[in-house]
Amino acid sequence: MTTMQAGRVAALPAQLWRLAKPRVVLLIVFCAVIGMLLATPGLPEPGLLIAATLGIGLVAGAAAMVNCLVERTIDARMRRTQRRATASGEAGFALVLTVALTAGGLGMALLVGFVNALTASLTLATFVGYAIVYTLLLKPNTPQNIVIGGASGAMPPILGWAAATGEVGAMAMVLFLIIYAWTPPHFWALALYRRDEYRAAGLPMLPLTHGERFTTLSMLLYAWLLAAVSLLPVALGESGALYLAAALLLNARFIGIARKLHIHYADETARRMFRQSISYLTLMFAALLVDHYWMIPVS
Ligand code: HEM
Ligand SMILES: CC(C)=CCC/C(C)=C/CC/C(C)=C/COP(=O)(O)OP(=O)(O)O
Repeated sequence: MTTMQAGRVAALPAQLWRLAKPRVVLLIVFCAVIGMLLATPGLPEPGLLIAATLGIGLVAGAAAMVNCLVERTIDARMRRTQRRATASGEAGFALVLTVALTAGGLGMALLVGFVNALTASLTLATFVGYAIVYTLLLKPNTPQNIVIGGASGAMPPILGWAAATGEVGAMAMVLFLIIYAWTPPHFWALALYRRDEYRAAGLPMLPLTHGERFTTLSMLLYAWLLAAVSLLPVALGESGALYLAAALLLNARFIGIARKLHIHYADETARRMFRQSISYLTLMFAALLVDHYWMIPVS
């Protein structure tokens, strides 16, 4: 083996890790774990918690890797994604597929063996929804790609809930709706400031097919919809004053930046909104959790 070949092999683990989109998967797993904790009156059994967390995380990482494989030629045309080892050709198709199927298979085995059949089948459906339906069918063909495909991304709390209880409760569906309504502003913010890259890749993202004004207006409407659905946990009597305070603050901030973007578009504002979308979701779910253990009823 030459020094260069040895260097390439040494770089592989880190490259494969990046293909699994670890930061996205971390937030997905965070939402799933919170789904699990909210579904349980006390604390879930540690073995179940570990198996479900690892299982969902491994299948989500596998889905991200399959997405990178399917999109390797598109990724090569976009600045943000061209360094992915699948796009640059540094990691071969067969190798990445083998790692993805092994990780995904291991995750499914954990869910089937130590969690329950409902969680396993919903997680598999989520995998297919993202890696196949969204990536292969929706993304290249319709500007509503992420609105429809967002249903996969919104599944984590339902998966966590199903893991803890063997069923899907009303509150699990509310948590699904929160992520579902959050996804369009999350993604379109990025699609706006990176629209040139999406144009170069030939993808029909909303800012390209319907323009900047229509996209920012849609984002503003989704931000309002998100604010409305995020009040449902309080309306259902499942969350209290701590969550309500956090939700009011975070939604005001999110609607505020969506308004600003619509009134006066700037790439920098879109970039800030994208970053804010991630802290929004993280903090909302953290607030749900804190509120679950220290609930102050809203009288
Ligand atoms: C169909 C639905 C979704 C689409 C199209 C989408 C799109 C994207 C894109 C393109 C990025 C890359 C940003 C970059 O590389 O600079 C990104 C980043 C991110 N997304 Fe999403 N996303 C979706 C759903 C989700 C969901 C459900 C979550 C978590 C619950 C999530 C969490 C994140 C996080 C944490 C990042 C930041 C990653 C980083 O900093 O490396 N996304 N999203
Ligand atoms: C089993 C399970 C829980 C699966 C979860 C599904 C999953 C990984 C959803 C995340 C959504 C995501 C990373 C979208 C990125 O968009 P993109 O693929 O268009 O972005 P890209 O341009 O960076 O590839």
